[in-house]
Amino acid sequence: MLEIRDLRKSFGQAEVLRGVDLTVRHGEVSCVIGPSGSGKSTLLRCVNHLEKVDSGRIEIDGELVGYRESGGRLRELPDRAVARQRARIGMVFQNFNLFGHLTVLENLIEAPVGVLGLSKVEAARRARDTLRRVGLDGREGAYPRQLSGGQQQRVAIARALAMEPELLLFDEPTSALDPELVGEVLAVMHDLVRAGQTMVVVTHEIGFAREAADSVVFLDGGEIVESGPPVEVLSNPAHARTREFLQRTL
Ligand SMILES: Nc1ncnc2c1ncn2[C@@H]1O[C@H](COP(=O)(O)OP(=O)(O)OP(=O)(O)O)[C@@H](O)[C@H]1O
Repeated sequence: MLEIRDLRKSFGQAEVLRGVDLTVRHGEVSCVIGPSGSGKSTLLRCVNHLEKVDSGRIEIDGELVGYRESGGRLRELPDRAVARQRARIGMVFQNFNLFGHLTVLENLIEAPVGVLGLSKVEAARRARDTLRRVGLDGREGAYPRQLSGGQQQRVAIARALAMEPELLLFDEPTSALDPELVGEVLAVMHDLVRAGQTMVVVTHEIGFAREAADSVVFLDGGEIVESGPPVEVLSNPAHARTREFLQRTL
């Protein structure tokens, strides 16, 4: 479903991703771990086309993200085509990124109406379904500021789900939360794993990666140092850099 090949991305002189390869099959969960500044967020942002890549390929179900091939060269897709591709990808950010001036319901129907063209009635029905999935039914009329951080993050997950994404990207979804609120967000994420949602999760929650991931990717200095099932990468890492990182983290 998601295929990344030899992905490279620089900011000015700094090469932040140095030839990243990653495959996530349909229904699989890949957890990306690594030190601060290793390029984890940039990797997700490239998949979601929030950043333009320097070179390499990102494909979802065999379709290039952001580009088309023409005469052996890659050409950028028009904005409308990129928007259509991005509608298939959900993203949940560290800081929730909800619209503060909109209610929970308005946050949830905005993109389904504006991007997918659903009627407000249909989008509201979908919003209520997704709020139920994250345990927040009945909170449609609340504003984000009236909710706890854990509830806001669950609304952000519901908002992503309301687009029925093929691929869901999480960028450190629990890092901004008070410790006692982390569990409620991880519980929702575990539910999504059980439901077969394809996900790439950047996280410092090693316990979640151990339980939920099909594969764990250790990114350091813009390179994948090692990847594989959690029992290998987390319990029996092959590389000293992975071992050192895990010792510092745990
Ligand atoms: N828009 C940008 N312009 C310039 N440099 C950037 C930009 N975005 C990220 N960087 C730099 O790229 C490097 C990788 O950043 P990135 O946020 O991807 O790392 P990360 O692994 O997600 O870190 P963290 O765990 O702290 O969020 C960092 O050195 C960062 O300063």
